[in-house]
Amino acid sequence: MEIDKAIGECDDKRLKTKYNNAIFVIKRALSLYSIEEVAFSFNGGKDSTVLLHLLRAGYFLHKKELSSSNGGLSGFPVRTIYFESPSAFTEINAFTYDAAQTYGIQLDIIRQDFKSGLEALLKANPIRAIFLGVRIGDPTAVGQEQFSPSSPGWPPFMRVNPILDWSYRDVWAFLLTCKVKYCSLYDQGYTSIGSIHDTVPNALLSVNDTSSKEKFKPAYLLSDGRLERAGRVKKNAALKNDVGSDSQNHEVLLASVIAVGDEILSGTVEDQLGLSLCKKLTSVGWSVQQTSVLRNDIDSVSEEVDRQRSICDMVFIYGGVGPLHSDVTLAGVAKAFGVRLAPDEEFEEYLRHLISEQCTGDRNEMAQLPEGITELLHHEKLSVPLIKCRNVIVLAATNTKELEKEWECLTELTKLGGSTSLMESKRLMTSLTDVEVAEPLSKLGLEFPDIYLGCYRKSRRGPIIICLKGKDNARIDSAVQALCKKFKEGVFVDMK
Ligand SMILES: Cc1cc2nc3c(=O)[nH]c(=O)nc-3n(C[C@H](O)[C@H](O)[C@H](O)COP(=O)(O)O)c2cc1C
Ligand SMILES: Nc1ncnc2c1ncn2[C@@H]1O[C@H](COP(=O)(O)OP(=O)(O)OP(=O)(O)O)[C@@H](O)[C@H]1O
Ligand SMILES: [Mg+2]
Repeated sequence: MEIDKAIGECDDKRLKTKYNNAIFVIKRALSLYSIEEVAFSFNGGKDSTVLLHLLRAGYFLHKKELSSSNGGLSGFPVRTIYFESPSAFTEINAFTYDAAQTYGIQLDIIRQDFKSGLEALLKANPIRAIFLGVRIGDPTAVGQEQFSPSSPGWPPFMRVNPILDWSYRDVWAFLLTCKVKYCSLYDQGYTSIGSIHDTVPNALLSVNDTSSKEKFKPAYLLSDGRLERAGRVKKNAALKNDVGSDSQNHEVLLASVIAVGDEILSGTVEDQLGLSLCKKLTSVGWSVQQTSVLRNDIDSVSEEVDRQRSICDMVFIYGGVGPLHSDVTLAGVAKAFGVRLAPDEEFEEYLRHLISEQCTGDRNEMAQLPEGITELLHHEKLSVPLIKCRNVIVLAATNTKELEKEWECLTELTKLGGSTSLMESKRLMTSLTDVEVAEPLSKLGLEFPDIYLGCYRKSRRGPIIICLKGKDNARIDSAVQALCKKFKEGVFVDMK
């Protein structure tokens, strides 16, 4: 088999290791599932081209082990699916069809979106596992492993990612060593290919040329693989801006507070940070719209962050920050913004000072931050900067004392406390029953629509506390007077 032979004969040790690991994953998958139960998701991109050849080799080696036959490969028996889109590059389409013909692939062309297409595919076929050319640097790889069940909300199948741990360099080493054909766009400066609407050649491969037409070097010459997606136009261009800019068109700033922790949900630990944050935010004039407690699960975090970041001016998230397996918060934030987690040298430097002697390996896992959207907020009182990803603030605090310090720095570093006018408030206590106060209070609400009226009790039969909040103290006083007038004198005690 020519691929196996080419790798066997090359002297790139790293490539051999990557190849062997990928072949191992493919062979395991082919042992776990029958050939009718697997599919290959092929789109003519470089990563899926690598996977095509690995699958050809893996299938050959798998068969060889089973039957000890040594025959060649005629045809490719793995069902291959291609989601064809009108916004794909013609070169990508042409290459996909060409490759199918060259390697005897029966292509299933799907002209629906991924989810609906997969639903229909799984309904009509007994497919249980799908091979994908996803690599760890891709935004969609966040939280995935070599075998990862499809996400909640997707039809059920196993995603098999044999080249998950391959780098950009590994991909090119493989394609060039095996001398296989790849899509012509990669020779014209394209380094990662999406649709015609969001992909341009990578400017880092631009060649200064005197002629008017810009020229580009081939993709394999990109020296820093981390910049593979520099030719992708940002999808989230319409993201809300940060606090202090023009994103707010409501008068009161809206906040959402998210805690991440299985232990809070099981009642093992008490969430005191949420309470403290709500108090602090309210004290500087913010309106907290929602607090939520989430499981230590990347998809739960990404879905909630995605929802809240588009509704609120600022999202505060804590818990699940660190190097443990359960520390998924930053991965969830990255996924919510559709970016990958990437090593951040500046952050790594801070961590090195802090925990250098405890670091193992050459990279610090904790130094991985959502790429391109992270701002580090330094403050001399903090040993590690605060992490701000657009309008999401990731707090590292684990108790109220640590939160106190982070909050102090945060308010100094951002416009959290200064960009909004403070709300005035007054609290009244009464031992009137709730039935007695209910109607007059509703009427008061109609008379004073600019005043927020809140009520709570300390016990079912105990006194009721009425909160009045607004921008103007005089208006609050008028509302208090109007309320008092509706009852006998002295039934309300001013709690300040
Ligand atoms: C075969 C296949 C399976 C997929 N399974 C999932 C999945 O389980 N969960 C998910 O969030 N996205 C899934 N996706 C979508 C991808 O994560 C990603 O959104 C898609 O490749 C589009 O990437 P792009 O937006 O960069 O074009 C799947 C895509 C394909 C082709
Ligand atoms: N339209 C599609 N049809 C079938 N599979 C797809 C499609 N789009 C993505 N995939 C699957 O998702 C994988 C990851 O896509 P991604 O765009 O990151 O890689 P690629 O297209 O192979 O290479 P490149 O990063 O250069 O674009 C692909 O390798 C393929 O398995
Ligand atoms: Mg692609």
